[in-house]
Amino acid sequence: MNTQPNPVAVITGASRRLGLHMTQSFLQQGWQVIVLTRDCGAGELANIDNPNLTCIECDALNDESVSAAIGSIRQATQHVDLLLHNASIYEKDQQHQSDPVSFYNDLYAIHMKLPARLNTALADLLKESVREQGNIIHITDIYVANPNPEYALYCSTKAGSENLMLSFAKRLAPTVRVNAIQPGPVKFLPEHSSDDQSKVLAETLLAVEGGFEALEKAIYAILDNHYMTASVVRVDGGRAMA
Ligand SMILES: NC(=O)C1=CN([C@@H]2O[C@H](COP(=O)(O)OP(=O)(O)OC[C@H]3O[C@@H](n4cnc5c(N)ncnc54)[C@H](OP(=O)(O)O)[C@@H]3O)[C@@H](O)[C@H]2O)C=CC1
Ligand SMILES: Nc1nc2c(c(=O)[nH]1)N=C([C@H](O)[C@@H](O)CO)CN2
Repeated sequence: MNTQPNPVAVITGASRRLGLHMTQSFLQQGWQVIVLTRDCGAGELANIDNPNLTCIECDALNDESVSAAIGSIRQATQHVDLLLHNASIYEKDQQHQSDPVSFYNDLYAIHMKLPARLNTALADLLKESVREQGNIIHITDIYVANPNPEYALYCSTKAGSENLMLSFAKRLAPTVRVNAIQPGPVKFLPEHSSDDQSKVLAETLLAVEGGFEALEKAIYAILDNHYMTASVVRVDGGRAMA
């Protein structure tokens, strides 16, 4: 009889798209999943009827809310096996011309402050992983290496997240591995016009969206490779080479 406790994944931002996809994937694999989300009653997340899912409401932009969420995570589990930094805001600088400072503060809060706080606060639980090692994965962007100037503030904070990944990989080795995945055009948002989409795919060697399955495969590949840490994995259909 298997007496090993289920591994535990903590996912930030899970009400939709990749976060929701990975929540469903880990549940199907028998993991316990703890999600940090702005609204546990939002969208498909609310319809998931699974005792292995724990939903914690957290406003990533509010320090007290994050502190409370950390306390809730620590009450919910004695170990963390994967911490997945997925939550993100993706908007053009020009959408915030009236108040670029508060927009930058929000991007810093969600892409850098939240990962740094969770990596620090959950390090002891990650070292108690029931798997060979604990894992942290920062989802960044190919724009880290070659920024899109229309998204300068977004790109710079994603670069910050990737730099944090390197520091925590050094700090938490060898019991916790820390890596980054740089997606390319994986899944457009509804607000992406068909012209925008065509332009992006014309700049992509494989000329198609990757789909969240492409990122899912990369996440499991990192989890299954004991020798990967401080690594950056591009999943972009070759767009970075365009
Ligand atoms: N989709 C793509 O093609 C690409 C994606 N990426 C990266 O991959 C990851 C997943 O992408 P995707 O699923 O498209 O991400 P989304 O843009 O759909 O956002 C992911 C989550 O971030 C949280 N979030 C969004 N806005 C805010 C906000 N203002 N305040 C607090 N939380 C917020 C939400 O979680 P909740 O509602 O649960 O609070 C949301 O579900 C992201 O880190 C993204 O930057 C990088 C390059 C390309
Ligand atoms: N949080 C998000 N970040 C990014 C998204 C997204 O939908 N949410 N999408 C992209 C684009 O697809 C880009 O890769 C192609 O223009 C980038 N980041």
